[in-house]
Amino acid sequence: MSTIQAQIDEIEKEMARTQKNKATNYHLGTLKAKLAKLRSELLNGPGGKSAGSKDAGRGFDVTKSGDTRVGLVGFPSVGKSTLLTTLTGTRSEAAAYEFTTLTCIPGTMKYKGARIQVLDLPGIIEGAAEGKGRGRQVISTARTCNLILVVLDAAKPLTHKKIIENELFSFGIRINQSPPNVKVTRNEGGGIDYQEMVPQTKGMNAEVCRVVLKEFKVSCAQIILREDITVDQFIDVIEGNRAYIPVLYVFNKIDSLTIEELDILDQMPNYVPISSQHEWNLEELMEEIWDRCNMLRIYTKPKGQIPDYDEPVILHSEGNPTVEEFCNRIHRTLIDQFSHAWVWGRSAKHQPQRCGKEHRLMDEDVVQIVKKAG
Ligand SMILES: Nc1nc2c(ncn2[C@@H]2O[C@H](COP(=O)(O)OP(=O)(O)OP(=O)(O)O)[C@@H](O)[C@H]2O)c(=O)[nH]1
Ligand SMILES: [K+]
Ligand SMILES: [Mg+2]
Repeated sequence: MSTIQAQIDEIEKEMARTQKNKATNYHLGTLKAKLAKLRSELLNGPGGKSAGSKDAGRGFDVTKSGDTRVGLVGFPSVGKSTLLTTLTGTRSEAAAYEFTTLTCIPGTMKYKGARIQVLDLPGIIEGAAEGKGRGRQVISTARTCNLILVVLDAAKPLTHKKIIENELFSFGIRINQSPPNVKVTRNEGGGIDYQEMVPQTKGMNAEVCRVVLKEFKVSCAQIILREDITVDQFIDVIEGNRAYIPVLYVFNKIDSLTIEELDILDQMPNYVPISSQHEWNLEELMEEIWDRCNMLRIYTKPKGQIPDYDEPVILHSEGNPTVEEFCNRIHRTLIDQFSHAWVWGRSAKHQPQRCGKEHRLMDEDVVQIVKKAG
């Protein structure tokens, strides 16, 4: 039998030969599903657990701390360690030779009252996900981050960018995408029930759904598409275990560029030009990191005192947290004594508003908890 890589090459060739049209859509769907399965076998061995599962490759053993975790990923010698030292004050050795850093070095950056854990990581190169160098360990660790900073040398950013994106992709990381809005319910019987809540314009239909599910040996399931998605996104949902993580591109060493060169880079989305060495533009970098970490600052106000603006309680902002979540963050049993809360700020209809525990908070609200009498 040919090697997995040879089978992958074969399928990729066949996909390239296959013209894209309605008639070949099902065939392409099958090929894509086969490809996804082979890729995860390549990463995890035959019968493979999907990329990123616990045994698929272990990350560095660094305890999570702080309010969120940001990882530095990039080619060797792009300046990751220099950046860690500049951002967090934790010294990570930096030098002009490649692979100076051989393990994961954590540091903490304080910004707007939040404690952001930053991880310096060894450099990665092409083939990292398949096990070149410490690549798998690096990318497994990147999977545990809330935000990945892809650090690039401003002098050769675009070729490196593509390679790193591919490595992250083949490890099941989907960057700057949200999880597709698809509901999958696996059933004991009843075949495939396929429903589109919105018109599908990117290749999905009942037949493609069926061939993909067949490849993954799913014969009975209800599938509801609530968003216009591609076949690849559908395969992601069925294979599972994808990590959807925001990425910010950091172009380091801009001190070595001309203004004209810098202007060309300026067109890219999600990117920040910096010089770690000269500490140029770090304020913007921190602001961009903050924007992607989805955190809220809630200030506490003890009765009769002014709010404590230096030490906000940091909450994750997805779906806007409730007053109850705020209480739980302060103390496990606080909610048992909760009577009501006074809330000032953007979430309040008047200043202050008397709120129950279901009230949803917004960034920079001020909250005073009133306990039950007795
Ligand atoms: N000109 C310039 N050089 C920089 C800058 N940042 C880092 N360097 C230099 O680039 C070299 C590599 O820096 P490191 O911080 O070791 O890079 P790294 O990405 O951690 O490297 P590995 O750990 O080997 O992957 C060192 O000689 C740094 O002094 C910068 O902003 N401008
Ligand atoms: K280096
Ligand atoms: Mg380093």
